[in-house]
Amino acid sequence: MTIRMGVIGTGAIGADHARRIAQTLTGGQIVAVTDVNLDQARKVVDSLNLNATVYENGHELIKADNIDAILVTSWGPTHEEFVLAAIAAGKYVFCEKPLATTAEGCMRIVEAEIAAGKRMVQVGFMRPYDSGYRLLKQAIDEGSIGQPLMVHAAHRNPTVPEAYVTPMAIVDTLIHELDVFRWLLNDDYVSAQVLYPRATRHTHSKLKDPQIVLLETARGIRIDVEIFVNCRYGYDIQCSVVGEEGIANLPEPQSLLVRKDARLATTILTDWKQRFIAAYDVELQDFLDGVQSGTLRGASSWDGYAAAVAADACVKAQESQQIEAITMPARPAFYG
Ligand SMILES: NC(=O)C1=CN([C@@H]2O[C@H](COP(=O)(O)OP(=O)(O)OC[C@H]3O[C@@H](n4cnc5c(N)ncnc54)[C@H](O)[C@@H]3O)[C@@H](O)[C@H]2O)C=CC1
Ligand SMILES: O=C1[C@@H](O)[C@H](O)[C@@H](O)[C@H](O)[C@H]1O
Repeated sequence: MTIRMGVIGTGAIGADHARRIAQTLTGGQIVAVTDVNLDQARKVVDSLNLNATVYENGHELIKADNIDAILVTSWGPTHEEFVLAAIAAGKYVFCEKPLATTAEGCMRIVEAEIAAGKRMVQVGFMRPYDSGYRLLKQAIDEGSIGQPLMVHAAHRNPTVPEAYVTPMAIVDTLIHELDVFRWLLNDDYVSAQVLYPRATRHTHSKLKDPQIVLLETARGIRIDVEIFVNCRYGYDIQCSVVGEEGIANLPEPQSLLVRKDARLATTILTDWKQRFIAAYDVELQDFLDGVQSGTLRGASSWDGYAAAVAADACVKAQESQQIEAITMPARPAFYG
C-alpha cells in the first residue's frame, strides 16, 4: 500500500522532505500540500511535478479522506495544533522539531496520543538516524570507552537570519543536542546552566552569540555544548564522548582530501540539509515503513516532551544566569 501524504508548510525543510518522499524514498506519495503562502505551496507542486491538491489551510488538509499521514513542517508555534488535529482525525503524523514550543504543549500531545491508544506521532529528531551518531552510540553501548563521564559538543551555523534571537539558540538549535544526548547516553538531565562568552562582532543586540550550555545528567555525566550560530566558516557539528577507558568522537562527514600547491585541504559543509541528508532519508523512510506496519519507531512524543522540558530549563537559565533544575516525570509505560 502506498502511504498518501499531506504536507503542511512547504518552506525549506517541507520542500526538501516532499522531494525525498517523491523522488528518493519508497512507499509514499505526496497527494496534498498547503502553506500560509499558497504560492509557495504551488511552487513546490510545480517544481517537483507532484500530482497533489493544494489546500487552503492545514485543518482542511488534515480532514481530507484521501490522506493517510501528515507531515508538519510549518513554523514551530503551529505544530501543536496540527499534531493534535491529526491525532483527532486518526492520522499518523511526522512533526518536525519542536513538537510544541513549550513542555505543556508537548504534554497535551502525549495525553492525546495515549488517549488514542497507539503511537501516532514521530518527531523530526534525525540525529539518531545519522551513521556517525550510530557509531558513537555503539561504542558507548558496547563499553569500548568504558563508562561515559563527559561530553564536549558544538553546534555551529555559519549565519542565521535577523529574526533569530537569544532563546532560539535553545529552542531551535540546541534542541537537537537535547534529544540526541538522552538517546546516546540513555540518561535524563537534572540541571542546566548557560554562559555567555565574549560576543562575536557578527551578532546583533537581540542575539547573544556564542553561548555555552552546561548540562548534568542523572548519572552525573557533565556535558558542555557550544552554540555558535554566526561562526562564518561552516555548518559544523562536533561531539566527543570522554569515557573511563578512552574517547569516542563523532566522525566528520566524508569529504575529499586534496594535496595541491603545498596545501592539504578538505571542505566543510555550510548547509544543514547536506550535513544530515542521509539521516533525513533514513528517518523519513522509517516513518513511512512504520505507518505501513502500524508501528512507529523514531523519536516519540515523549522524546519531544523530554527535549522541551530541558529546553524550558535552559531558556530559564539564559535569563537567570543560574543553575536551573530539570525535573522529568517518570516515562509512561505506553512509551516503553
Ligand atoms: N530537523 C531539522 O534538522 C530541521 C528542522 N526544521 C524545523 O522545521 C520547521 C520549518 O522550518 P523551515 O522549513 O526551516 O522554515 P521555513 O520558514 O523555510 O518554512 C516554514 C513554512 O511553513 C509555512 N507556514 C507557517 N505557518 C503555517 C501554517 N499555519 N500553515 C501552513 N503553513 C505555514 C511558512 O509559510 C513557510 O513556508 C521548523 O519547526 C524548524 O525548526 C528546520 C530545519 C531543519
Ligand atoms: O533544525 C535546524 C535549524 O532549524 C536550526 O536553525 C539549525 O541550527 C539546526 O542546525 C538545523 O538542524
